[in-house]
Amino acid sequence: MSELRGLGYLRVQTADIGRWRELTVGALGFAEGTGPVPGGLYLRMDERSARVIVLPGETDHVLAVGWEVRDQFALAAVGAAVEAAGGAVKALSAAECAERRIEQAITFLDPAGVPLEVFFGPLLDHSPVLGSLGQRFVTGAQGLGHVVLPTTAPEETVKFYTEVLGFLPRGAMKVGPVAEDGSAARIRFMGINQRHHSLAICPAPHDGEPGLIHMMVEVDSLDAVGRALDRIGKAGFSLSSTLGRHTNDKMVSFYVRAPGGWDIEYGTDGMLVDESSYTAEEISSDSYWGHDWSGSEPLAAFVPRRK
Ligand SMILES: Cc1ccc(O)c(O)c1CC[C@@H]1C(=O)CC[C@]2(C)C(=O)CC[C@@H]12
Ligand SMILES: [Fe+2]
Repeated sequence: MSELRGLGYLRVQTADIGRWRELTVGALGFAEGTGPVPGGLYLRMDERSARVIVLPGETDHVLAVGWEVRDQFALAAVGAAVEAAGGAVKALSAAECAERRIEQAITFLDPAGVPLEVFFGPLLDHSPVLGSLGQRFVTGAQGLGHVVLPTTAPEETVKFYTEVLGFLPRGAMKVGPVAEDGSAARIRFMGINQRHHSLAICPAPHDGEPGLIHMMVEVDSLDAVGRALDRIGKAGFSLSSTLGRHTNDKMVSFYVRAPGGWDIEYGTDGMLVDESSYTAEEISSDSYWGHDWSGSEPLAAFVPRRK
């Protein structure tokens, strides 16, 4: 089993904080908190001071994917495992931890070059979380949701997450052409708690910025998903995929394009995995119904980076 307990936080940079606020706070029901970086957007989903941290900058990209561990002992174990695998591990400074409102963290790159932070001891904010859709986000033991990362080195990247960080395989789906001998590239889903996947690794032709394909957050009611859909339409955001139900995690979700060229998946009714009987299966279709991607703008991660 992995020392990692869940997806703890996501830090991203954007050139358009205003539009990010309209999308997340205005349309998707995130509560806006406060934080140390001037002009930063601190998005609350629960008792944590922030789950999604959006910081102003020149370009749009992922700053860090934050994975949570139980305590300092688990943090030391993860650091040792990454170093034993040849990774360069750095401790975050006291100031960096204070900025993140966590007790301690280490940072290193995954094989795709995505900066990871492993942390423990998040500071809680006990003030009420006021989302505007009447919804609650499903977090707790399942973490904040999931991220899907692009990579041009899928084998190496999946090996790192499973063998070094201890993620459990939670099935796959073929993408792209199937060769004559039946071999194919696959999106691989991985989990560290009862959420079906906290991470998926997607073979991508080019890993340009933002280094992220999507982030998924889950709410506790279908009505909130419907209301969010109404609001993103009114606010002029583009739907990357229509509402649908996934075949693997059973989630009913839609995908909306965030400023920066990646998506936020917004869903409800995800399944809980029972590890005493789970086996990794391959799905042959992403959805039972819906999830029409035909109107989607190209993902920035799939477009070669401008020099
Ligand atoms: C297949 C699937 C099951 C559950 C999920 O939470 C989930 O995100 C997915 C994959 C969706 C996937 C994607 O994110 C990038 C664009 C993809 C590859 C498509 O074009 C179809 C499936 C899409
Ligand atoms: Fe997803």
